Amino acid sequence: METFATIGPQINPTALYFEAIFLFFLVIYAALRWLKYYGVPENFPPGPPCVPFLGVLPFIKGDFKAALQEWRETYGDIVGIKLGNELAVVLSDYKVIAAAFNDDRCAGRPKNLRKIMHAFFASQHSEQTFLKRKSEEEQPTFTSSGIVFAHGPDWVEQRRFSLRTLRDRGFGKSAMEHAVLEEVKKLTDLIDKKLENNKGETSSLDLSKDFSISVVNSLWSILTGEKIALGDKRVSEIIVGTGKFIRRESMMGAIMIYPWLRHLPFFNSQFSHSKNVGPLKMRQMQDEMVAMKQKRRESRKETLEERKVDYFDGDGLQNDFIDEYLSKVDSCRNRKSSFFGGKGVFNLQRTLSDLFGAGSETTADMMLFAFLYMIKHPDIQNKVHEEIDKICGARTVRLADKPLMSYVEATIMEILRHTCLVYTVPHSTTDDLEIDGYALPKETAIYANMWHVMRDPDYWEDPDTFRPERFLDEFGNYKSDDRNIPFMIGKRVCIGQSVAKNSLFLFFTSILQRYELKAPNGPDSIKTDPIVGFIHYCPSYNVEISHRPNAMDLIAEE
Ligand code: HEM
Repeated sequence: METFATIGPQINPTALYFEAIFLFFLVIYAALRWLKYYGVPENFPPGPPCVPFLGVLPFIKGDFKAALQEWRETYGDIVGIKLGNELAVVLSDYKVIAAAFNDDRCAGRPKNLRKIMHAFFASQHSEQTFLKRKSEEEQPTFTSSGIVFAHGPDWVEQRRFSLRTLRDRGFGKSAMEHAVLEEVKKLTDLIDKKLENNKGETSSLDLSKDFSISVVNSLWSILTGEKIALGDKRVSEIIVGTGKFIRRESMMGAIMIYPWLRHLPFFNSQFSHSKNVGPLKMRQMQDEMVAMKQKRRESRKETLEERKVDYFDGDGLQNDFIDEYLSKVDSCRNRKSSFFGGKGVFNLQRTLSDLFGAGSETTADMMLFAFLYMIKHPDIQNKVHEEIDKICGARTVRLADKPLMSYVEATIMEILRHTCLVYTVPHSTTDDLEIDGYALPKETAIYANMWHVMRDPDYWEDPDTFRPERFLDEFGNYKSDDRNIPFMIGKRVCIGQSVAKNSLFLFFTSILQRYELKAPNGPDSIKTDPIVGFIHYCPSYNVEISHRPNAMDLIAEE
């Protein structure tokens, strides 16, 4: 029998096996390292692992807010991530945020967000003739529309104009006080009627829709100078539709990260007119309003020309935001300006949409939270009642009373802090720059972790406790705190903050002056945890409502 001798070094199968395993793990490790730093520039802030194409998306598990907090705990106050293929940083430290957001180079909006919002608005405008017939210079570009999702020189123009016009038109002062008080009156009439129908019995009601409609109406009237009836069907369609639309979307919705998805049938349906009933209805109302004002101006212009009076001398015609804007469009001769011609009219509609979009849902939601906190904390509601009674008795509450009502102001500021309605806002860099020694290339998205700033346990004493007294000094006077940033800070700070604060004050005090609010099943049954979507939404709740002693005197005064 033939035998074969082994030639060369002996191969140990066990060693081979271990080598193979070692190599396997080495390759996996190298791949993971590569994946982690894939596409991330040198000296970018540390952060969680990313995978190509998706970035951190697979690890977010649908809860961006929770992910922001987790990353802060693991990687610190400046975290580098990739959202899809977009570089982004998350800032959680107040001082870093303040420095960054006061820098012009951090005042952009992320590219994907700009793209998707432009596509959304452009789809709603596709039937508008001015987009089809005007020259290229008059066409809006995706960086140049409105305020909220715009950036660059056109954003500066639109923002500056809106801020100035709203301020000069008495926005936040007497004109808005009048508009809000009218809505308060309609609202209290409606509640009184509901109470009357219950024949004096304490009623348990869901007032969320009524409150929201009142807020939207008052904003509409402030911006357009026109009033809407409380029972107007279009407004409730807008509120329900917009609410559904916004709640369905989250900051990290797939389409926000990959705008091209909109070309696929499923995602495309989000852009179709029929599905976006809320935003579209609002849009239609605004378009109607602009068309009406344009027509009115034309006929006015003709009369003035007949009388040989200079149109731009100012004759009381320019009496609200839309009129003022149309005047600006009429007088704009700079073809590059965002106010020029058809582009100007497009921007007016975008800017109006932005003011409503950014102002209505936020203020209405905050109002709902405000009353939710009051039924959760009856002791605080009592103190609010006491202060209103002391300062105003049974006469109408005015904005002039605000400086005298420290406890009310502290309560509103604590509601704003505790709810943290906007828990993060996205900006982006418009140039290469450094933040705290880290390199951020141009077009890096920046997410400010506002939730952490307003709940930071190293700064706030027992941050999770709802306690208005934290905004009072030892004499019981209201004291503000720079770290309470519900409207953000810096170059893009909310332009409606004074109108929001004043509306909240007037609605809150007027309702509490007249009614006592209770939780039908006791305060302990109330949960104030928000529903997390684009922003924090107030959970729905019922309220037991009854007249306070002042109510009858107020009714008599009216
Ligand atoms: C409680 C109510 C409100 C809250 C909590 C709130 C909060 C905010 C926040 C956090 C921002 C982002 C700032 C940034 O990107 O750095 C913002 C932007 C904005 N808000 Fe408000 N807001 C409220 C009401 C309003 C109202 C009533 C209006 C209009 C009348 C309004 C108009 C805007 C606009 C136009 C922007 C975009 C500014 C820009 O991008 O330059 N907001 N708001």
